[in-house]
Amino acid sequence: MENLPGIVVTGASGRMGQMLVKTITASGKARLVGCVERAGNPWLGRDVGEAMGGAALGVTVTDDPLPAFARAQAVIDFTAPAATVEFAALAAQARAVHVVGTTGLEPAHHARLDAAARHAVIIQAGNMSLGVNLLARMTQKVAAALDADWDIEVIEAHHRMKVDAPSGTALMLGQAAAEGRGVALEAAKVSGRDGITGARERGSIGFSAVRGGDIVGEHDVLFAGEGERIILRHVATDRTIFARGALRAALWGQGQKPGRYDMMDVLGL
Ligand SMILES: NC(=O)C1=CN([C@@H]2O[C@H](COP(=O)(O)OP(=O)(O)OC[C@H]3O[C@@H](n4cnc5c(N)ncnc54)[C@H](O)[C@@H]3O)[C@@H](O)[C@H]2O)C=CC1
Ligand SMILES: O=C(O)C1=N[C@H](C(=O)O)C[C@H](O)C1
Repeated sequence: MENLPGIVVTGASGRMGQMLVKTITASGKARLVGCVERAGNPWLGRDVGEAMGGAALGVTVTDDPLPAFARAQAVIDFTAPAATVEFAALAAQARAVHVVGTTGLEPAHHARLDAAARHAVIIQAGNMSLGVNLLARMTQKVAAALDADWDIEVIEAHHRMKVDAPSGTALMLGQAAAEGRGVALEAAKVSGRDGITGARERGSIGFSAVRGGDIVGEHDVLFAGEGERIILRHVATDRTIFARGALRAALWGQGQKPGRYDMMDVLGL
């Protein structure tokens, strides 16, 4: 057990944080060596297992990331963009692999990740599941096979607590479609139509977001042509798929050269 890679989970009390704690401790492939939360979080100072309502795991939740990262071989981070860029610098300082699941990252956040990745391995993806990464590859291939007579729309649905839109997954799928079609997503992207929008612009890639209840995550890529439609769909019913993917990334990252990677690299897709 002592030889297994040590992992710190940031945002440990969150939906994904708790799923990661369960997945890591049950895996037999890694050790949970730290849990980080933000200042003021009620779990601070408590054993994470007990805070989750179970047996003690011997890991106390802290708001001081660097000493925790220094004990770890990897940090798995599903928090918020402002926190993630701070964690990237600290993980690089500690030479720990940083697995980033956080979505809603803007170009300025990516620039900070790029800077940290000069010294450390960073694996970042808007969706860590095998199914969605396969869907992205399929989207790229279908988009490459069809011309702009086929309208591309990405439709996503998530739980009522989600704070960013379009989802990180929707943007991944839109990026895959744009790459397949040989266009820049920034130029083709149309998001959140409302009012007298005019007719659809040929070649645009549309995004629509639904928010409600406890939907874990659903994504359709619609290719709408004259007289026919193709719909590629992924439905997540359990957050374990993201946690398993993130753990796989943390293990894969051990021994890789410093740099930016994604789940396609991890999964070899
Ligand atoms: N890439 C993927 O496969 C997936 C990505 N996500 C993304 O992960 C992120 C988190 O999602 P959820 O767990 O549903 O959200 P959540 O709101 O349940 O959890 C976020 C946690 O991060 C903590 N946090 C925020 N700032 C912090 C800081 N400065 N230091 C320490 N902890 C901090 C919060 O206190 C909270 O406990 C979102 O961006 C979401 O879109 C979610 C699922 C899958
Ligand atoms: O916030 C979520 O819950 C999810 N976020 C990711 C996203 O933005 O795509 C991944 C998954 O769909 C769940």
